[in-house]
Amino acid sequence: MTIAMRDTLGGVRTGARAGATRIGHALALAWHAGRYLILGYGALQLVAAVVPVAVALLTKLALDAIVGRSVSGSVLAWVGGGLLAAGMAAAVLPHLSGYLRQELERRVGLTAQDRLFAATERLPGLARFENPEFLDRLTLAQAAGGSAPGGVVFAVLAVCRTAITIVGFLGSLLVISGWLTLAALLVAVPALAAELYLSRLRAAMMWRISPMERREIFFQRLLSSVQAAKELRLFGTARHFRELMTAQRRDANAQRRRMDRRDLAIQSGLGALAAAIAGASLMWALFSARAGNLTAGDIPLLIASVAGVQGATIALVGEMTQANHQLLLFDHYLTITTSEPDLPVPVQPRAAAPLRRGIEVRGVWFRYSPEHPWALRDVNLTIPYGHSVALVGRNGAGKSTLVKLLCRFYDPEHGAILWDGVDLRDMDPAELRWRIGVVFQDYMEYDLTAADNIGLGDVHNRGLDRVRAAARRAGIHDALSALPRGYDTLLSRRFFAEGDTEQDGTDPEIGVTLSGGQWQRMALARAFLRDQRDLLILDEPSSGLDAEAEHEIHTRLREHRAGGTSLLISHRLAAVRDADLLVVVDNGQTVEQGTHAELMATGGTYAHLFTLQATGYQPAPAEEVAAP
Ligand SMILES: Nc1ncnc2c1ncn2[C@@H]1O[C@H](COP(=O)(O)OP(=O)(O)OP(=O)(O)O)[C@@H](O)[C@H]1O
Repeated sequence: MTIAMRDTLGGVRTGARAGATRIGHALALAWHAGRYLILGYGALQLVAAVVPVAVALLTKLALDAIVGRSVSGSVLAWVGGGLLAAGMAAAVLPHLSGYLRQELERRVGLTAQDRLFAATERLPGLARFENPEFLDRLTLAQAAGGSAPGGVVFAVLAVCRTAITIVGFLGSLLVISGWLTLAALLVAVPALAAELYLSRLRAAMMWRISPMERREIFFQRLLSSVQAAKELRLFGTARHFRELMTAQRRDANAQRRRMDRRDLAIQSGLGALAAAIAGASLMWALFSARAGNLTAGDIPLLIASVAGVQGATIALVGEMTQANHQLLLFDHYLTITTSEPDLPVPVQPRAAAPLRRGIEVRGVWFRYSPEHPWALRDVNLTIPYGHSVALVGRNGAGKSTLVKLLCRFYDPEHGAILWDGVDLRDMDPAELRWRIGVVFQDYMEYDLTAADNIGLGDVHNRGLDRVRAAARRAGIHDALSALPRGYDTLLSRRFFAEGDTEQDGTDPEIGVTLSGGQWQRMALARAFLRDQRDLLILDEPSSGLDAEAEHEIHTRLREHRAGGTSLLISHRLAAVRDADLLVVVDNGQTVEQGTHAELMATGGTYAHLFTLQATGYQPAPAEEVAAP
């Protein structure tokens, strides 16, 4: 699976065909976001491309008419009118194009960002989010803020505009002299060839430095994250990470500098050649005019054309550089938005019907990638409908991995998991997950209000009464009611609640943070909001709670879930001893199964762990003696 993924993600696709495909995608996206804006902007670019050429030609006509006195007044008036129109267009066009461009950028950016995150949302599994290259590309695509597709379109249009201007000026030169046209081409062609060469080098350089940029972003985030702030201060590691961040930037800058120097040498050499050819052309024109081979109007046309070709070639080179850069950013965007799902989703999935018989884990083998060791090895287990099953075992035994497979975040490499006899792989993952409520070990703490934090458990049915009832069951209602704004209090110190401005007289510092145990209760309340679902999974839901609170939570759970199917994981064996079935997982295998009494009677791993914990809660003999 990982190998296949690397194939689809690996490297930046280069070559003309890949470039054309990317441009096609960018144009399609921009077209979708605002076709009339694209058409309007394209038309303005066309006008902008011909205006300089038209001005040069009209100037020639005007001068020839005045000097030769051979043209009627009305023609002269038309020429003057044309020059006026061209001047007006030159004055107004940049502002109009600027406006259209901004509007198009906003729309394309919005569509692109939405598609980017919709693509990540469509990924059914977790594997991509554990793939560093995918994450790096996502970071780079996000960093472009959805602007890359628009950037490609504008750069391509700008390349077209300058190319049209060059062709126009070359055509004007052809009117005067075939040799001069050839000379101008001599400047333009090597400049463009050099730019193509340099852009390939630049693309390779950008790909080389992208890991450095990604690492730099990682250090930047670390240094500004609230989670890391405590350890960074306590261990005094902020400086260490700042130096690492700076080192990444320095290394990347060194590569950029080398590229810039190469650019400088080649571009200035070509610039000097262009200037020499332009000077020689002018000299030739002056002598030709003296000899009577050129008209008075030819001289400004020639100067404008030579300068125009030169200027437009420089602009074209710049636009091509920009286009290449944008294409590179767009490649990251495309890779994310067009990548295959990380788990096969059936075209015609079987319905995830309400659970009636139970869930069967049959001969399941699983590892996170071929490079990782087996996390589950031939696991066999049944979670009967209407019963509670508890998974217990040492750290790293494979309990959470099994939970992730039950939610189909990954597929087993061998074996199958059956929901009432239907393989999870034959179902739509979203439908399956709708039937499950889970509290993960690493649950989320959302920077939202208390009510929203719980309501997210069932976004389509999160009335305040249900939210309060779930909070009561999780034992957090009193704490939430006592908050400054009750359930509407923002559980964050990072964002202010909407409308919390000093102007409206409220305190912008109204957000609060909860304790670790309180956050855990919030996660439980969130799961309780969907506890009428077919399967409730609690993966160490109460590790942050004191023993009494944990006992209370499990007792309430049993009362409310009577007749429901649950899978519980806890390291505190006393909390799950009343489960209908206890399953001991060790080193990726199920090693014991039975009720508490049965497992205690066999004297195996469970009995050993339970006795060890129970002994920990017994008062020591000395304490017993000392007690009054
Ligand atoms: N995303 C992952 N990528 C690679 N290996 C992983 C990943 N998650 C877990 N593992 C490995 O799989 C094995 C089982 O981990 P798992 O989290 O399932 O154990 P656990 O029984 O839930 O442990 P604990 O009681 O500490 O929560 C461990 O060796 C762990 O290192």
